[in-house]
Amino acid sequence: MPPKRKAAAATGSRPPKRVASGVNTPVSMGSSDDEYMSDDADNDVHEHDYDDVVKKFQASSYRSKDTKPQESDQASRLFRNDRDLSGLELKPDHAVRPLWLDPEKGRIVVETFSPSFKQAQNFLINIAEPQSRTTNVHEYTITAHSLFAAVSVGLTTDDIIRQLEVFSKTKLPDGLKDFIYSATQSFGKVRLVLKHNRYYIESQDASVLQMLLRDPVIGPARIHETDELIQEKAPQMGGLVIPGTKDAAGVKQAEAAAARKKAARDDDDDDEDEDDKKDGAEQDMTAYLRDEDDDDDETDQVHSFQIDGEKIQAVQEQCNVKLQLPLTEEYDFRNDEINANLDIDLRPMAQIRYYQEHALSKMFGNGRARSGIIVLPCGAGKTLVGITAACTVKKSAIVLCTSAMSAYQWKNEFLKWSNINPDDIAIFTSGEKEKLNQRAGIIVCTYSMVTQNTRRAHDSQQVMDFITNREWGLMVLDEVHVVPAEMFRRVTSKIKTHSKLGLTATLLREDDKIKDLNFLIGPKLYEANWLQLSEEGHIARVQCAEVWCPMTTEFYGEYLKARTTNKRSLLSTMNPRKFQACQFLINYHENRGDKIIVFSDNVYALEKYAKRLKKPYIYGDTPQREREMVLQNFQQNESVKTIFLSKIGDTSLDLPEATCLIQVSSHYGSRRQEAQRLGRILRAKRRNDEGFNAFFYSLVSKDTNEMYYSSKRQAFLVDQGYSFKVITHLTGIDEVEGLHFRDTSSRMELLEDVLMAGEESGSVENIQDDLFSGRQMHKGPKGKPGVRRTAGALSEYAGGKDMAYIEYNKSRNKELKKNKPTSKFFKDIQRTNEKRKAAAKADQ
Ligand SMILES: Nc1ncnc2c1ncn2[C@@H]1O[C@H](COP(=O)(O)OP(=O)(O)OP(=O)(O)O)[C@@H](O)[C@H]1O
Repeated sequence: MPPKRKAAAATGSRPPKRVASGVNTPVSMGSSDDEYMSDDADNDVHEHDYDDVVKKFQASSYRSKDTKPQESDQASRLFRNDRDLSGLELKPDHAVRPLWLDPEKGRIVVETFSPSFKQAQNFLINIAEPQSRTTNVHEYTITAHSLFAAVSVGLTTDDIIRQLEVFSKTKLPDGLKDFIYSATQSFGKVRLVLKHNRYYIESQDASVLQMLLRDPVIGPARIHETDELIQEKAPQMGGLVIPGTKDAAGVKQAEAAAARKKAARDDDDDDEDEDDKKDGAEQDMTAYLRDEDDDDDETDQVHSFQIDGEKIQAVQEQCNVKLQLPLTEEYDFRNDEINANLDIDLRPMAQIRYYQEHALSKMFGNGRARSGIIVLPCGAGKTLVGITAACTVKKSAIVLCTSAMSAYQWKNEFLKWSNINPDDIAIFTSGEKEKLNQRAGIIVCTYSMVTQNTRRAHDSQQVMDFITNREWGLMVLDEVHVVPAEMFRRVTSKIKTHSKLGLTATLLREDDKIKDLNFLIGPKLYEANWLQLSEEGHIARVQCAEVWCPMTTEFYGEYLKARTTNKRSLLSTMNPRKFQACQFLINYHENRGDKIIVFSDNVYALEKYAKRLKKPYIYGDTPQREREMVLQNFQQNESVKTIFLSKIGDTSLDLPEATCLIQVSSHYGSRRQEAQRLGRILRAKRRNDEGFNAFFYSLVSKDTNEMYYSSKRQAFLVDQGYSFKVITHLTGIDEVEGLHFRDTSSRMELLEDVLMAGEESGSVENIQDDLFSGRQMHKGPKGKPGVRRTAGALSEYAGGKDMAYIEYNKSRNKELKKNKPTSKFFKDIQRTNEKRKAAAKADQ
């Protein structure tokens, strides 16, 4: 084993020379404040060797050696003298460069209004973790993880440093350079490649392979055809066409049109006329970046040696754990002659969007299938990305989902978007055990079904044997952020697959094992920007509001006396004022033509609300046929405008008719759940109607724990650029016809009911075959600032703020024009809308 070297950034030494003469230990830079660390710590996942490697990564944010210890109070660090960065020397042409680099923390702040913002963003998404992406400013952090991902998709150390230098307003700090050198020399250098059905260890750097061959475990695993390393041309995309991209011109035009609307961001460097107008510095940068692109086409050499397929696990373990040199995995599927081809292609009408294409090109960039994770906002089309990947690889594929409902949806989407023969796709869940007879096919199953440890029924065991006894070309892992790491380990050790594609919307995990994903699946390949997709119309624009509902005196009295969390939670969910707010909002939105989903994690509340309001509802125990019937009616029947869903509807449910979402009870402080619920309306069919907005309401009982959890839940969405308004009074609520719980006796009756309900009535639903069940509450990330709310001074909301809507739908606008909005919230929306319309007109 080569001698360990301290991280250069920690020692302050000069950057090491780029000629790798061995393997460096990964950088470990003190405790991490990684915002993507999970909220929950509820999965008992221990004991695995990977943890050692993961620990190295966990502390992987860059920290300068000069970083001073934190002050004991929260505010003084903001005023410390050494936080005054005004001494940093700006480059003379800093105005055209978009990046501010924090020399202490590896944080990067990007100006979205900069002319070269787009290129900077494309670059940063490869090398850094996005932390917050609001309208004018984005924030990223460089970590060893993000650099691992960068190197895995083909960027070199020099590429990273050179491009950072180009985009930065100041000179690149030496400490940061050292950190990049150290991290990139340790990770992402060696690949495990399956080609022509043989396994190879491959690297651009021959000396790393020589070092591996001297290792007592890896050396003997080599198949000795020759003592020399195999040397060949680096793999290229070479003729591989990702389906759905051939005729992507229309999509690109739409993208370009949307981009034009954003005056501050629409500088397109490909536009020659524009180049003429740019000053010298900007032209230099553009020319430089073009040269960089051209360089990408140069063909490099790779070196490799073959290893024994039987010894793969030992080699992987040795590389990942002992040598801390994680292997990234690539599958040369075009040369796989052993596994049967699957007859599958995208239907001609399927055209993938530009960001789906970007994501897939990271996966298939060198003509092979690179294992890794793709992060797209909820509703942005992860399913189609997975399907397109399967259509590209054209080998047997296995899709793992978090619930049976989602498995059905995946199967239906495969049938909708691809020409797969319905006999070649099967479902394997607790309720459905379809078999595949063909040599190649697709199986969609739940994580719980394949990882179950208990004795299986005969039919279930048969399917399981079928799954474990064959090789799969592709494994699609849906919602990777919620699956416990231990489950992944079981999945990946049981099922033999050549490539893995993880899909997720948030990268917020339920445990602290987000870092495991790098090793169990692969690096993050792509992460899209929510706000940008929303501005471009790929996902809906949403107005988010938190509605504060005062507790009635009698409920609050019992709330204060309640001894258990479950009881308190039930009392705050069943608060009659919250019920009334829900009734009011349903009435209001039904009248304006919206289709509404009301979410409640608590089944007791779900039934009470839905039955009293005479609305259909679905929860875990609702039979499949009934679920389908309710969902079908919601989509097709004009008279079914509102449905109630338990948390089974949090993910995957594709109901593009839904335009309004009301949340009455939620899962503590789960940022992940909040984002996924929002996802139900981001896909709204009407999203491109002129001035359309979807609405997301969180009903919160005032002065209860719900308020605390609500702000925690919003943190992720706020970082994606969403703002939550607070509504303290719903004007007109008292005039609602048939308003429930108006009189004390009905409220007392409800209270009695709630008090009589068993303790378990206050708990969240537990669903069979669903991974979201049985979790505990979220804890906020350490040191994370509270959620920003855009509410003005409290006085503004302390009464008199009413609620009136501006209608965005064209036909309804006329009716509502008579009713001018009076609240600041809706006035703001109206103003923004008018601006948008004016901009659109100006564009035409
Ligand atoms: N390229 C495309 N062209 C047309 N429609 C698309 C495209 N990509 C996705 N869609 C549609 O967008 C909607 C959302 O897609 P999908 O269900 O895959 O989202 P998702 O990213 O998986 O969301 P979630 O995380 O909420 O499950 C679907 O109705 C899907 O058909």
